[in-house]
Amino acid sequence: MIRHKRLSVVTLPNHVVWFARNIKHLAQGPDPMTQVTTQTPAQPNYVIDEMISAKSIAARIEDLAKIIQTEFQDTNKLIVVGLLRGSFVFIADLVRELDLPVEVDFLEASSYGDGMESSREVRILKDLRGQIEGRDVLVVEDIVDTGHTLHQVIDMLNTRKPSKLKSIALLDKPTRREVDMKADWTGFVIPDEFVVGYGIDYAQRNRNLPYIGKVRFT
Ligand SMILES: O=P(O)(O)OC[C@H]1O[C@H](OP(=O)(O)OP(=O)(O)O)[C@H](O)[C@@H]1O
Ligand code: HPA
Repeated sequence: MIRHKRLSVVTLPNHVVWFARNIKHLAQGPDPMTQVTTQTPAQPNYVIDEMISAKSIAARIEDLAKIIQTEFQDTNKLIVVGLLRGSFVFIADLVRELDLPVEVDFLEASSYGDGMESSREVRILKDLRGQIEGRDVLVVEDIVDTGHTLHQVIDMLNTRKPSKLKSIALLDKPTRREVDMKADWTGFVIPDEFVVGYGIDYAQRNRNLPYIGKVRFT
């Protein structure tokens, strides 16, 4: 009779396995090519004063949705394009008020980084997933300030020959405009205040506020 040798499996604790796998990297120190700076510059102290309540936003979105529905009543599909990241709350509420066949897509454009000043150079960080040639398209923006972002995005999307291209912005700060740009529909015209909330950030914070507030330094 052949006797098979029994294999015995030794289970090492997880931290020992991790240490064994990473010992080479630990000895070498961090790889300079993949090092990420996690330090953020200190933010001055500020408070947020409510400017537009969640209730007012919801009521205005209901009105805007009716206007959009009329404009696109004959569409076989409306491609609703949200400009990330600021429009993610607005687009979520807006599309749920639209009684139309819709497809949702996103484009990530950035020009402010973590500051309060536009770089005036709009970088496309993520393009649309779908094609828009010959389609009905609605671009959804959270705020039009200098106008550079919406202006450059609309120019770029027009080169793709949509059948109809319209834009909507929740907020508009016309006194700050640097280029001739206006969304086809606007939720609220606001004064020259740096605002946050309802998707809009200051240094990536406050996007989760349910209302629009203005930043006041203390
Ligand atoms: O009219 P403008 O002066 O161009 O400013 C408007 C843009 O600025 C903000 O985007 P940001 O670059 O901060 O990126 P975010 O959406 O990821 O916050 C905002 O969300 C608008 O897209
Ligand atoms: O008022 C603002 N707040 C946040 N981000 C912005 N980007 C343009 N204007 C603003």
